[in-house]
Amino acid sequence: MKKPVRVAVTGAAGQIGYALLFRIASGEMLGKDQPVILQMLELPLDKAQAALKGVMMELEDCAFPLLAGMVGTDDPRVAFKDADVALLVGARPRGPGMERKDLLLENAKIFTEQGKALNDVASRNVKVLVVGNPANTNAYIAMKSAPDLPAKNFTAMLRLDHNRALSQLAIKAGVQVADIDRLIVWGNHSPTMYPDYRFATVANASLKDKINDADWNANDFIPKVGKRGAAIIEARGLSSAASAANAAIDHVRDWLLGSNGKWVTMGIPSDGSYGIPKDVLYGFPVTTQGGEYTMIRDLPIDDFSRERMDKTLAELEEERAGVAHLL
Ligand SMILES: NC(=O)c1ccc[n+]([C@@H]2O[C@H](COP(=O)([O-])OP(=O)(O)OC[C@H]3O[C@@H](n4cnc5c(N)ncnc54)[C@H](O)[C@@H]3O)[C@@H](O)[C@H]2O)c1
Ligand SMILES: O=C(O)C[C@H](O)C(=O)O
Repeated sequence: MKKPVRVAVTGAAGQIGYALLFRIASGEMLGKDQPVILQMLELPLDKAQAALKGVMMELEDCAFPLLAGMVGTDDPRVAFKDADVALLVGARPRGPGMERKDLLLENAKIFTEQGKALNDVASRNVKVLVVGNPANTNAYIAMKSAPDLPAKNFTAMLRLDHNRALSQLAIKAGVQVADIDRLIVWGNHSPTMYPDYRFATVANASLKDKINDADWNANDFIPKVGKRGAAIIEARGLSSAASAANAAIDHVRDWLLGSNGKWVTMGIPSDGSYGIPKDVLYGFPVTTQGGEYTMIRDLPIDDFSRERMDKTLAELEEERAGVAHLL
């Protein structure tokens, strides 16, 4: 029997938490032979803690053979203690009349505190995925608040955008999702993101040549992927949850178990590649192996792409400037 992996999940009683925890406990994230201990964090409010208790009762009722233990708490230092993986899902949602700037500042407080707690008590090699919005900037704040941990271990979720783009491309080209490789989503998890299939292949041929529709790319595909989150909210009255949980599982599974040479998109701190300033948490193409990711470098960037990559960068720089005084 393998040693259990400690997985911390914040916002555990929320929508995404409910779609995520049962799949982690069943082995879909870390493997069907890997026991896990779930360390779940919720707000110190009666309602949130009661809901968390209910989720834990249901986890118990599943009798998952791989679930080696559970902790439910309102204290980040308890939730992150010795954590090997931390999924930071809980965040302050935008309230009525709240400006984007206010949302950033409210979340900055949460992610500063959680970054510090990770710094103090988590495994020295903890792998952190930030899902809570604004995900890239929240991940940046947590990274900056955890100076003793490797900065490269702080990542933001662009995988939902990557998966959304894959499905739209498969529909357009009449191919299977599984046959598409070398897709990228550059930048911020926001409508400014740039899904880029210039290098994508399907059965080793160019997907761009197969689609051959620049107008569809610029006026249909890019805006559709960028605004998909809003379209789900409009349709469901709630933001995406099952697909977000699925993307979080894909992100962590590939990071820890490897992408088998496939390109995947992760929000990672830039090393200065592609003209993205160092440390900016930006969606980049990577391959993963043995618990490490490697950025795909030196891809040619044309004018159309440069303009979009710079636009999403400008938004991230603005977000970063808005919280700079707190870091
Ligand atoms: N990156 C992505 O692709 C992506 C996709 C979908 C949703 N999201 C974001 O994920 C977040 C969670 O979404 P949801 O639908 O599960 O929301 P939700 O409101 O249903 O659940 C969030 C939970 O987090 C808890 N929470 C809030 N602050 C917390 C804190 N400081 N510590 C611990 N728990 C805390 C809340 O009590 C709540 O139970 C939101 O910010 C949402 O915008 C991101
Ligand atoms: O919660 C949102 O604003 C949307 C979410 O980030 C999504 O992409 O579905």
